Amino acid sequence: MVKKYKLADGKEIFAVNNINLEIEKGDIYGIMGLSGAGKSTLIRLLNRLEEPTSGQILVEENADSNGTDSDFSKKNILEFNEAELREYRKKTGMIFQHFNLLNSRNVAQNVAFPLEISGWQKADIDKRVDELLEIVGLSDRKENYPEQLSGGQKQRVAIARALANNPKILLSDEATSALDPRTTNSILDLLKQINKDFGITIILITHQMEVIRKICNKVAIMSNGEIVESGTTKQIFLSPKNELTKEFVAHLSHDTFRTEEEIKRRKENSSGGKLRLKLKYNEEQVSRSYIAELIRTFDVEVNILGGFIDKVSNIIIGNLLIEITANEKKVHEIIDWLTKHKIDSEVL
Ligand SMILES: Nc1ncnc2c1ncn2[C@@H]1O[C@H](COP(=O)(O)OP(=O)(O)OP(=O)(O)O)[C@@H](O)[C@H]1O
Repeated sequence: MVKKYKLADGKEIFAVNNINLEIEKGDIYGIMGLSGAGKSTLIRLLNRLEEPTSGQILVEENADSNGTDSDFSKKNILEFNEAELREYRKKTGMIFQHFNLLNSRNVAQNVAFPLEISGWQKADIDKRVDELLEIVGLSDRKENYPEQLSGGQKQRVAIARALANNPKILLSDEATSALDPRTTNSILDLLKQINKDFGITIILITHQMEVIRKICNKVAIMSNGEIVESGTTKQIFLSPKNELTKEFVAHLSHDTFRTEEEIKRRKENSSGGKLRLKLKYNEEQVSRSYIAELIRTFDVEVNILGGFIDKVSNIIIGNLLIEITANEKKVHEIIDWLTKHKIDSEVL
């Protein structure tokens, strides 16, 4: 898919350039990139708030009304007629960084808004609004107006509103960027819960790797309108390939990992027969005692300097900082051995 804009001086800008993305039902798919990478444009193309310059957007529809997965048909949303587009948009909720609530309406009225547009009866609306406010934990704030709510509460109202028509897809455009870290976490927990309880596919854009780490099962990294790397969150965190991705991932682990003392030791030990290694291993490898095996195999002294367990989405990633006393030949053999056992190692 391509989206280009024409600027006032006649130049063209490719906000989205040759993007090919597949998102599966039930995914929490993160799209990450720096400012101007094209994330907002991409997400706005997905519900046709923007029209692509070229390409297609296929949605898989379950043709079987019983809800069994027996028969799928793919439809290009760019070919939808008005009624189909209206229905598709109804089933595609969206939340935004600045919440976009109607200030003249109270919480219940904000949540009721899409149901009114869909022509629901008043009694049904009241019942559904109560259900939705219960889901987002705001049953006691029905009568409040947006200005009386915190940022996190406003986002909860926006989420309730986005869920009103039982969407299949929820698009999230930097929904936590205006929130403090603790509120961000509570909103991310809520999104994860919604994904789990209602099977809603969530596509979220963010410039925060922490958001990806916490809830996404898959991620695409965007730069200059293109996807430079994509995969499961686990793959991306364990072995990022692209330089930009490495930078994003490094930010996270270095914050947790590198203490001042560690940096000092690293400098002191840059020469001599001691090798510092940062190891990363996943849950399949946790159960095997690789360190003991390494000591037995190479007859070397290993000091464990530190470590932490990181939870990426629902996946456990172990990080271990070790120091090995060995000669150069053995060092190479050890690194080869680690690679053979699929343990990521970085010499510090
Ligand atoms: N309506 C428009 N007209 C012209 N250029 C646009 C338009 N919308 C976006 N762009 C340009 O397209 C590029 C991608 O913008 P976009 O807003 O999608 O990036 P982003 O990754 O969401 O950035 P941010 O995180 O800052 O919101 C930018 O260079 C932007 O200036």
